[in-house]
Amino acid sequence: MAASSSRGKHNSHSHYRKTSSSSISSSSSLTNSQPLRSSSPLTNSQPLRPSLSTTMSLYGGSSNGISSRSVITSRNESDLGYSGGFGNNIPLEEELIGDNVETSGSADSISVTVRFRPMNDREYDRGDDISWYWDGDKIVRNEYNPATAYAFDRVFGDDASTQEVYEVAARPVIKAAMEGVNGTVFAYGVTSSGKTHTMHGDQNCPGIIPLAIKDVFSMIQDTPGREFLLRVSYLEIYNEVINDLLDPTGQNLRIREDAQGTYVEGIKEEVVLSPGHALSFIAAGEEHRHVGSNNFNLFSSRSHTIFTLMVESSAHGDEYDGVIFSQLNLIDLAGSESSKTETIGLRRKEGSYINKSLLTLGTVIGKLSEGKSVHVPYRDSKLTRLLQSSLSGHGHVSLICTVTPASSSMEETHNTLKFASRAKHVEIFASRNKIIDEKSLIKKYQKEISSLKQELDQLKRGMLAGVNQEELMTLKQKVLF
Ligand SMILES: Nc1ncnc2c1ncn2[C@@H]1O[C@H](COP(=O)(O)OP(=O)(O)OP(=O)(O)O)[C@@H](O)[C@H]1O
Repeated sequence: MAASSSRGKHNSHSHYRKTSSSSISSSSSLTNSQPLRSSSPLTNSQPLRPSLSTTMSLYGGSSNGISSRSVITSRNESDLGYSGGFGNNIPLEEELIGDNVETSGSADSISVTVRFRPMNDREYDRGDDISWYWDGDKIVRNEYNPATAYAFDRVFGDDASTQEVYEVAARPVIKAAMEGVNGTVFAYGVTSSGKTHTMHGDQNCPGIIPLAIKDVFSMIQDTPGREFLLRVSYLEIYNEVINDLLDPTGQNLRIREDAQGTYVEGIKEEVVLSPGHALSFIAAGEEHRHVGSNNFNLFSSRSHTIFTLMVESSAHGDEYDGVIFSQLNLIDLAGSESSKTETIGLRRKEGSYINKSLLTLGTVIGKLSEGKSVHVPYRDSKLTRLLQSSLSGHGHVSLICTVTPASSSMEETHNTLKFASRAKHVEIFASRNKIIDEKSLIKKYQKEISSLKQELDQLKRGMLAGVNQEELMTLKQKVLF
């Protein structure tokens, strides 16, 4: 299961509250009028159980004046078939009652893409040349030594739009997450290489996070007969301290571990009802994120951020057959800093924390790429501890490495490419999370019983027909003799 922010506290300090119904769907089929209750399958202290059901209480919350019955129902006719670009097989389904069981799916690898940014004024001014270039859409090659080349799932030149990057590097993960498979998309690269531009973007050029949010809601609209519950959380890891970006009082939060993996204790989770609603939480969170300038980037991220979207869904009415759920982590890492970054004081301290955690991430990826039997030092940094479940293979992982072609960063870019190359060798096993509760199990058995009955009837009819045939033959023979 993907890590990070599950099993946290919801957007209200009280878990029990009444809300008014405000589904975004035109065809919500909610009938539950009881007090709403938090019953996430990811809730720490309770046995795993679905929180989405037409017969169960539903959790709802309100924030920013938006009161919610938090289920979103699709309205169009289309199929929910998996067609993501990750992996060759449809993930296996987990069947469980009241507890989480993990089943292995097919082995797959981390999807690794590289995105070049254009050279900036600073690089031009100092007379930089191109040191790395994209050779076609899969290879990055060194200008000075063309034999030094790396191949990836996809390489984007500096003219590629974030939308194009999204379609290849993120959309399949998001689509799978909507179907119950955990996913993680993260941007990795040195300072000022374009991570925040890729993950967040801006008003004119939205990044992967806003594009994903938009897509999630349009996928819901295109999924007939299912109800969705979406929750978000947003945290940063700053100087090895976890802060809740949606709740300024949530500082220095602790990582806990249970059978389902690691989670952040007490993280706030907000129910979201529309793309704008979700984006408003990100905007609010960004206000609290640690940003500072270094001599490469005026708005350098001084922390790693993890935006998590928790998705639960179930078919409504007679089609109900349990709840599928997943966690989607969208991560904007702080950039590693070389000695060239010339930081002092606080910036230097931040830089050393950033470098240390990225080094651990590199070590973890390196160990994972070596095979399964080696010790993997997840515990050496908060980042790797939180990413443990994702990196150890429970869900799709897409790594977007951002680089500059500039010669002044040749070595740093080379390090990024080596990291990306190692990541390509990490195997993952993505499987679908599904809770089959008693109700859906009874339905399943009822269906099986009724089809058995039909078979029996057919058999009986066949036998009777057989008997009649025999009788007929006997009669015929009697008549003939
Ligand atoms: N693909 C791109 N196309 C155009 N401009 C880009 C691209 N990538 C990055 N930039 C610009 O480069 C600058 C630095 O990018 P960004 O802040 O995303 O870097 P970063 O990797 O997040 O840095 P840090 O690790 O310091 O936070 C920004 O002004 C951004 O708009």
